[in-house]
Amino acid sequence: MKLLILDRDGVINQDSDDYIKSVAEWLPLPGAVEAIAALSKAGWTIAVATNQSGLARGYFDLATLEAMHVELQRLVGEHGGRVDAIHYCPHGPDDDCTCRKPLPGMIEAIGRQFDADLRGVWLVGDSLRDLEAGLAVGCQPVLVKTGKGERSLAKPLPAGTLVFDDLAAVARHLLQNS
Ligand SMILES: O=P(O)(O)OC[C@@H](O)[C@H]1O[C@@H](OP(=O)(O)O)[C@@H](O)[C@@H](O)[C@@H]1O
Ligand SMILES: [Mg+2]
Ligand SMILES: [Zn+2]
Repeated sequence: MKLLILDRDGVINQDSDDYIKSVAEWLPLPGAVEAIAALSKAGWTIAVATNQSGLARGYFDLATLEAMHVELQRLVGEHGGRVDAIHYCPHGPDDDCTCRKPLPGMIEAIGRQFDADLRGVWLVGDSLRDLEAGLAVGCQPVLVKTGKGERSLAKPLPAGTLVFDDLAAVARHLLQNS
């Protein structure tokens, strides 16, 4: 199965140190929607795994988060593709959950949802915690330089991490090599 797991903020859309708190603040990164659609049309299953502690922090509500994801699906749909699953962790750092990255709970849930072997599945993120969540279940860590990616690059990366400029570059590579 061609499964690709994506972080959201900083990979699909712009991120902000002030969180993405509204649909108006949810702005796709250049080429990201087109990249997801192209992969989807080429038979890739696209799953998103995103920490959304802004919910627990009271910065936005569930309806707003879901509206962002409706917008994502609408845009990808306009380009003929779809996002097959969006998993989010609604908890805060002190909630002791099992789904907040770097814990692998969301990634494992995606594996169960698609009955997929997660070993070697590319997990694309902009933060080390994204890569660590994937590594915990054998995914291939992939860092993009968008969002917090440049900051992440300034720290030691997990061995074997692949680095790309952005999601569009990841898609070009996958479409040319699979
Ligand atoms: O990159 P993903 O997982 O899609 O989403 C990250 C966001 O939930 C927010 O995560 C926060 O981290 P804390 O949750 O406060 O540690 C901060 O990094 C924010 O800048 C960021 O917008
Ligand atoms: Mg991110
Ligand atoms: Zn959680």
